Amino acid sequence: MIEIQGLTKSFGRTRGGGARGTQAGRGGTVPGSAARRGAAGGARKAIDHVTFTAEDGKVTGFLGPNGAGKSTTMRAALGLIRPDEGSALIDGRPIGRIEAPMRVVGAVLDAKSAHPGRSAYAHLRALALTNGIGRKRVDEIIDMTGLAAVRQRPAGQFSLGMSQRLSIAAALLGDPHNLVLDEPVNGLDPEGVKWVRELCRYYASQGRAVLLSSHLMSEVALTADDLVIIGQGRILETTTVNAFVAEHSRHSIRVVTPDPAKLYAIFAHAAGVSVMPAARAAGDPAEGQAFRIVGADLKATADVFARAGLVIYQFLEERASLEEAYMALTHTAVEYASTVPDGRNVAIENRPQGNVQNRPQEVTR
Ligand SMILES: Nc1ncnc2c1ncn2[C@@H]1O[C@H](COP(=O)(O)OP(=O)(O)OP(=O)(O)O)[C@@H](O)[C@H]1O
Repeated sequence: MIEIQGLTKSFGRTRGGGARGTQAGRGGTVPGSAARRGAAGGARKAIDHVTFTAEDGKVTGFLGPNGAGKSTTMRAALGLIRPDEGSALIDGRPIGRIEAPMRVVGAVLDAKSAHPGRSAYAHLRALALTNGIGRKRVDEIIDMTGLAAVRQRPAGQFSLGMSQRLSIAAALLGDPHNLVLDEPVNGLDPEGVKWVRELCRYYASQGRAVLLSSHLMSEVALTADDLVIIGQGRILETTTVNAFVAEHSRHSIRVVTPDPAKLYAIFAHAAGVSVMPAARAAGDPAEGQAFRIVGADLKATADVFARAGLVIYQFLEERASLEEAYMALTHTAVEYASTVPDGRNVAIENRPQGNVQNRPQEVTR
């Protein structure tokens, strides 16, 4: 079990004026750090009182946009950076007080962590030797992670996907009770992604705790039981995947009609039902205007249209995708906004404002 309690960490200028934190594994200046600083130019919190538990027997999806604070939380929990406040316990103990850490927690934090001149086998063998793990386990792990064909090749010649497998191999080496995986599917091919998914499920089924970070809701929804969503260093929601799906899979009805006045009149006094204009979509009928109806039953709506004699050119049931619901939750907490070639701001414009049901153009069909 991984218990994270009030972890807070600022990078940049400290009270004493000196630089704090480490750039290890990041290769220099972190682009978003300036944007997260206060107006006075002082340190901003990369994570701010982050609290949650990754339970035994479960995969906990740790979800957030780029720069949200996932890696910082994981690194602080693993004792790789010192938090300003808060603590983390792994199986009831801080990492510094665990005698054989590789047997308690395995971590994938950086795909390119192996020495580039060292072969996959030599890398794993060195880790095993320093942690009292036998040669047999190294061979086992090499087979399990699909590295057998490249075991003697220097890690520096590995593709991102193979490097990711090597990181996963190192994490599994000590057969740990807890796994901390920071975006482990980055660079993996579909077969590799499926393998990581099954690995997480297998570890959880054995009563172990798996903390899995991702910025993709679709990935987490397929793998995780519990869900922790972070944005700009703060926990936005702690829930379960099932609860999130149930909450965000409410349907709406998309209608194209030449008679908007009659459509509005039909629902004028219907409590809990809202009718909103919707953006036209590719494939819409040439005539008529598009609307989205939220809060109405599909069959009852069809009946009422028939009785009222409303002409409709299109009648579709739609459901918001989980990814959209997640973006609706985190859209104000996006650290790195991107643009498309015509200059529109993707991170803002593609995200629903508030309830995903009220943003017709963002609901999938
Ligand atoms: N060593 C560091 N020095 C300065 N700022 C840092 C450092 N590490 C992280 N940050 C900043 O802290 C914030 C959180 O970063 P973090 O890497 O934890 O986010 P993340 O959710 O893991 O993002 P990503 O999905 O892009 O990996 C960001 O604003 C980042 O720029």
